Amino acid sequence: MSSSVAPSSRPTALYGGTSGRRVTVRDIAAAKERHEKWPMLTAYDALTARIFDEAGIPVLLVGDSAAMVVYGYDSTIPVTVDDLIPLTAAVVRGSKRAMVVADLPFGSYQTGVPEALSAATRFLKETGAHAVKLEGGRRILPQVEAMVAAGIPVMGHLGLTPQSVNAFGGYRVQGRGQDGDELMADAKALQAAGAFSVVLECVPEDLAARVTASLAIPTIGIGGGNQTDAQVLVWQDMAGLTPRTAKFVKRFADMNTLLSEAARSYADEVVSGVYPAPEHTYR
Ligand SMILES: Nc1nc(=O)c2c([nH]1)NC[C@@H]1CN(c3ccc(C(=O)N[C@@H](CCC(=O)O)C(=O)O)cc3)CN21
Ligand SMILES: CC(C)C(=O)C(=O)O
Ligand SMILES: [Mg+2]
Repeated sequence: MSSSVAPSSRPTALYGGTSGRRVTVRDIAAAKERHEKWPMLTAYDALTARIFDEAGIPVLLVGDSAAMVVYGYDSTIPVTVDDLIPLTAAVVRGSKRAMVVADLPFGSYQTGVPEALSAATRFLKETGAHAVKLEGGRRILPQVEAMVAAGIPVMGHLGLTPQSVNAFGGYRVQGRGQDGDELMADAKALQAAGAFSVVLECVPEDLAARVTASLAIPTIGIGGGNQTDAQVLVWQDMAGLTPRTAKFVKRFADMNTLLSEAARSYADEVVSGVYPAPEHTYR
């Protein structure tokens, strides 16, 4: 570990307590026992991974949302393991203390246990990621059990699972009414299969609160209200870079305006000859 990295001025307790080493699944389990809330962000490159790591974000997710925010597709369906591996490796290289979770893309684990194991092992071997995430409940339990048996930490993902957008008919709130009981059963099954945490996306807050209270493993909310153990956002949503976002997003900065104004100023100064100035010029 490098001592040149300034620690966050106000690290999360989870992150601050790991004294320079990577956050582990045991740290995350301990945080739930201490009733500590913690933040997760997505990251897709080394520079942002370093910024979030140094800001005290204890867990970084290389989301298959890269399909949309990096690759420009209109859903997460097209992105592949080969697309995500270089991004995941960059996030591992850019971070020092965060646990890095690799999101398994559509098609890499639904087809069976051997396929799921080979996708997950590729991420751990070729990128240095510390855990994997996959979408679904009881239907993918054999895959979760096989990964856990192989020593791969697994993060579950229930509710609005975007890889099922075609089955849902759009990005809609999940788990209302009777569906909530099914989601609860899926969450308990994932925990029993050995998952170390579970993302709850776009579900009513009372359901997210009940699941959080019923599980020993932490829940990570995104559009699940304030009662989950952790929260996650796509970083470009959090930073106000994406133009349109879901209701659950809070924009903590306006990077869209900031970056747009920077690009316009740069363009103006090149056109007018103001940039580069003498101080940017070799002699
Ligand atoms: N930039 C980005 N942020 C995300 O959070 C995200 C992605 N991309 N890509 C993959 C999925 C897709 N996600 C989405 C996309 C849209 C809504 C959305 O518009 N939801 C409606 C809910 C409508 C209802 O009431 O059922 C909303 O108005 O918030 C939610 C999650 C979350 N994920
Ligand atoms: C939003 C999170 C949970 C995700 O799965 C992703 O970014 O792909
Ligand atoms: Mg995802």
